[in-house]
Amino acid sequence: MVSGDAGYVVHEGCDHIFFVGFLGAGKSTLARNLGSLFHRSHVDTDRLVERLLGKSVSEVFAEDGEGAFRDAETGELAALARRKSLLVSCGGGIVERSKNCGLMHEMGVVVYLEGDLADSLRQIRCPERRPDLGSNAHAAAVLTRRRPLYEEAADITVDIRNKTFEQVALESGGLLWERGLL
Ligand SMILES: Nc1ncnc2c1ncn2[C@@H]1O[C@H](COP(=O)(O)OP(=O)(O)OP(=O)(O)O)[C@@H](O)[C@H]1O
Ligand SMILES: O=C(O)C1=C[C@@H](O)[C@@H](O)[C@H](O)C1
Ligand SMILES: [Mg+2]
Repeated sequence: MVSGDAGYVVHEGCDHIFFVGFLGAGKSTLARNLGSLFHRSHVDTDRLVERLLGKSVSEVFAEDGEGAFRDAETGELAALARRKSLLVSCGGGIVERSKNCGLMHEMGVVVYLEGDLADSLRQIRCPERRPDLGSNAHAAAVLTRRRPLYEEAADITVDIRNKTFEQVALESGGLLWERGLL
């Protein structure tokens, strides 16, 4: 990214914005909402993988295993290099592979929705339909292990604790706008 003569920001190459964070943090809702507000296209890596493999994420995990899901996820992420100016909501485990973090930084900026397990549980309306969340103890352990990975990946961090989707959208939109990214 460089500054243009008139002081505005000129994006060179890929200028995607990636939203990362734990399950239920609100990544998909935020990327969709900002997309409508700022007329930017939105894609979701979980939906891209489902379209590629022709089945739901939970079916992929059950029938093909997590490795197959992660391979498809990395492939779909890398393919975004051919597109421009996307708002990308990522699967909660995108930071599990350091290659994915490298790809995101090559293609744009990473926004981390930072919260606690309580924020995910508050937002996920039907936890029984989210087998990937597992028991609260399991989810808490995964979040503890992943937190440093999210922090390392983050260019911008938004604290989502006890905030509504609207508050998070306003705050993130403001942070991205003032940096010339939206
Ligand atoms: N406008 C809304 N009002 C209330 N609840 C909502 C709204 N939008 C989404 N939710 C609920 O909040 C949960 C988390 O939102 P969202 O799907 O955006 O998070 P995510 O970080 O993308 O989660 P995932 O890990 O499932 O990809 C969803 O399970 C959904 O049921
Ligand atoms: O946190 C995770 O590991 C996952 C989160 C979902 O978005 C999906 O990408 C999948 O269920 C794995
Ligand atoms: Mg999502």
